[in-house]
Amino acid sequence: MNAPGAVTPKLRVDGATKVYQTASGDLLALEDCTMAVQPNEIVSIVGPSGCGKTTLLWSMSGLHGLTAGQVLLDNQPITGPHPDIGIVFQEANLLPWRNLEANIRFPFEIKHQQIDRVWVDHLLNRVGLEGFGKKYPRELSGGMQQRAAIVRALSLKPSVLLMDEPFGALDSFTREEMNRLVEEIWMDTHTTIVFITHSIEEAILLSDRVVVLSARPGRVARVFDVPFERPRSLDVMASKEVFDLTNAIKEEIVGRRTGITTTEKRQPAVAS
Ligand SMILES: Nc1ncnc2c1ncn2[C@@H]1O[C@H](COP(=O)(O)OP(=O)(O)OP(=O)(O)O)[C@@H](O)[C@H]1O
Repeated sequence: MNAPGAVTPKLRVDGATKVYQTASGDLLALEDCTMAVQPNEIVSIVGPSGCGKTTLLWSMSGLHGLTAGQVLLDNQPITGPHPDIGIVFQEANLLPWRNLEANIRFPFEIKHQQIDRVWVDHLLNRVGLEGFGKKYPRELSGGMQQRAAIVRALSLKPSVLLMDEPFGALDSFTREEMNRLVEEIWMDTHTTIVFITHSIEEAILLSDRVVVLSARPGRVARVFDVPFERPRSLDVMASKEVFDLTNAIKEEIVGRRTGITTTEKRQPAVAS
């Protein structure tokens, strides 16, 4: 229950615990993970490799269930894939035998729903893919395929977009372009976005808050506010404030991995 006047979080993760049953026994991927994402926010999730970021995102999407705890969308428990939640993976996952147009039409076909041509054309235009409808995935670059995946995810007008390291496979220049695109799309639609990344710079460029997960089992170790105005210019990204925030997030991740806390690291050496 929220306090009177408080905004209901768009997404709430309450005590999420996930155990995978593996051939070598139970694997605790997430343990008592709790966080909230407010409406219209962009929240990034970072943490050491294998700490449970994808597991957490999949739980938010309803693609898999939790062992304990729950995820709430607009205060309602998520029990399976939800029409109000779009997802973009690291791979664009376009169907190779369908051209771009037919790939984007695909979710509408599954739902037996009329495609919203005006909205889809607007999105294609937004991401610079207008005129590419007849092209097959193999004819598109990695960046273009990811743009198409973003259009496909947004085509059904979800109120939440989950992005699982969507640009990890792209070269750094294309990645930067894609980051700007996400920023622009967000400024256009104000869709609530949860974004997994290994790049702290990417997290800071895009997010209102950065959630750091501890090493496996993933728990929320710390949440950092990112207080910079959007759009975040190159000057802002090169500022001392961003440099300091980057280091603080890095220390949180590395410190937790090595067992050294940020405070311990900052202690000056004491002569005996
Ligand atoms: N389907 C599965 N079955 C068994 N174990 C799994 C499964 N999916 C993930 N795991 C394990 O759960 C842990 C968390 O995995 P997950 O992919 O969520 O972490 P991650 O933080 O996204 O990793 P990365 O940073 O490398 O992408 C890992 O030890 C992984 O091997």
